[in-house]
Amino acid sequence: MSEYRIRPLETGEHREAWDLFRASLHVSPGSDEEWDRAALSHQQRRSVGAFGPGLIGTARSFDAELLVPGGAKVPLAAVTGIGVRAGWTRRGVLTSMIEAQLADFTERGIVAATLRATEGAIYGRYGYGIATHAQNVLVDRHRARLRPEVPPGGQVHVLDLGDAVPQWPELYAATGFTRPGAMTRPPVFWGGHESQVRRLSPFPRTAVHHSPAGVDGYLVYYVDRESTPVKLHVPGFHYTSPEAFAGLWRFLLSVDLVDEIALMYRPLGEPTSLLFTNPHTAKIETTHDETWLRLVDVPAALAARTYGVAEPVVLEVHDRMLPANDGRYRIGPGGVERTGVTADLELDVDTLAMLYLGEWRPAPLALAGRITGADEKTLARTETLFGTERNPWCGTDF
Ligand SMILES: CC(=O)SCCNC(=O)CCNC(=O)[C@H](O)C(C)(C)COP(=O)(O)OP(=O)(O)OC[C@H]1O[C@@H](n2cnc3c(N)ncnc32)[C@H](O)[C@@H]1OP(=O)(O)O
Repeated sequence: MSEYRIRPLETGEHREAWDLFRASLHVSPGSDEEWDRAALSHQQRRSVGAFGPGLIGTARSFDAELLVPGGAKVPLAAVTGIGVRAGWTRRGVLTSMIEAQLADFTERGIVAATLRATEGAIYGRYGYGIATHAQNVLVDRHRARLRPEVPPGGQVHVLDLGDAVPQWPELYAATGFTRPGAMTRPPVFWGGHESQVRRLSPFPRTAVHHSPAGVDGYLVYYVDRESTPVKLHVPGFHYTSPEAFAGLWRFLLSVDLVDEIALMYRPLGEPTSLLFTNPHTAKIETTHDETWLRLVDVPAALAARTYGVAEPVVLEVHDRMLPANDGRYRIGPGGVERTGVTADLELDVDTLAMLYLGEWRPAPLALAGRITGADEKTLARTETLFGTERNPWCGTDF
């Protein structure tokens, strides 16, 4: 018999689970005030606990939707808060909790699950693959000169936290849910988000960009006066037009008493350096994985997105944990169907997740041995089918 058992947590058990998660990250238990805010980010019936007999592990999620190539939305589980008590690690507790989560997601019709990984070696075995990347970018404010063709931008209004918080959901819905890989932010997200922003700074502000047609961008920023050089940090930045991108950059460059502007988790391909007369003004400091994706219902996920125009390919998908996904799928511009014909290429479900939003091209995946059986022409066709115009990006830190 197993030395622990897994079950859903009751609402009254969430705080203990939250403290366990913090302890697994070497953070002390939270105060009552912190918990009051963190409690808002716990959706009921979405946490699991491992008991052996006390609580020894936890994982939770909240319900959202994922924007897939072509513009459709699919039910998404945003997975977070995973921790196993010291002394109980490497005994299969996480594996059992993930199995319980995947069974629950399948039962509830969740099409995909997403998470941000603290360690890169853990989640591939459960069918999660790196589906989006992000970059941290640093701009030298004193060298920054905008090129003449950069649009003038519109009006920018600055809000303090108290005024911004009630407006964030509407601002994000209007400007942030744009690229493949983006996710909706349900009410349960915002409670946790406010705590996260408060932890970053006692005085975060929100700059909102207005064009004649209305709000088309916003960013959250704070200045760390204690740092040398003085840094203005931008943990969130969303826009829907070149005017808003430029207008918000003009605003950032106008903030006084700042030496450097540090942007976190920006999408790959965002042309920040091209705004400046000297592109070296903006340095990419790191490029890292942003979100990992697990296709829980492969047929539904494949059917939800659109494909480029190329001869169809037949993919053979292997899924060790959810065998209902195993099989061959014929994918073409007209859609997807299960088939019994010989496959053009084979891949595991984590690799399919890497292709799914358009982040990875098939040829490098084949080079690394993650796709097998395909010749160059098949890889090129697969690239045309799965490719997206812009790099996918989530842009939501949960
Ligand atoms: C989405 C998020 O919430 S990210 C936050 C994740 N949480 C943390 O990082 C907190 C600190 N770490 C922990 O609490 C735990 O070590 C966890 C949750 C990462 C892993 O829990 P465990 O119960 O030890 O995992 P479990 O025993 O099921 O291991 C499963 C497999 O993953 C491997 N694994 C687990 N953790 C790690 C790691 N940190 N690095 C490399 N491999 C790992 C195990 O070796 C095992 O491999 P095997 O199946 O080949 O033997």
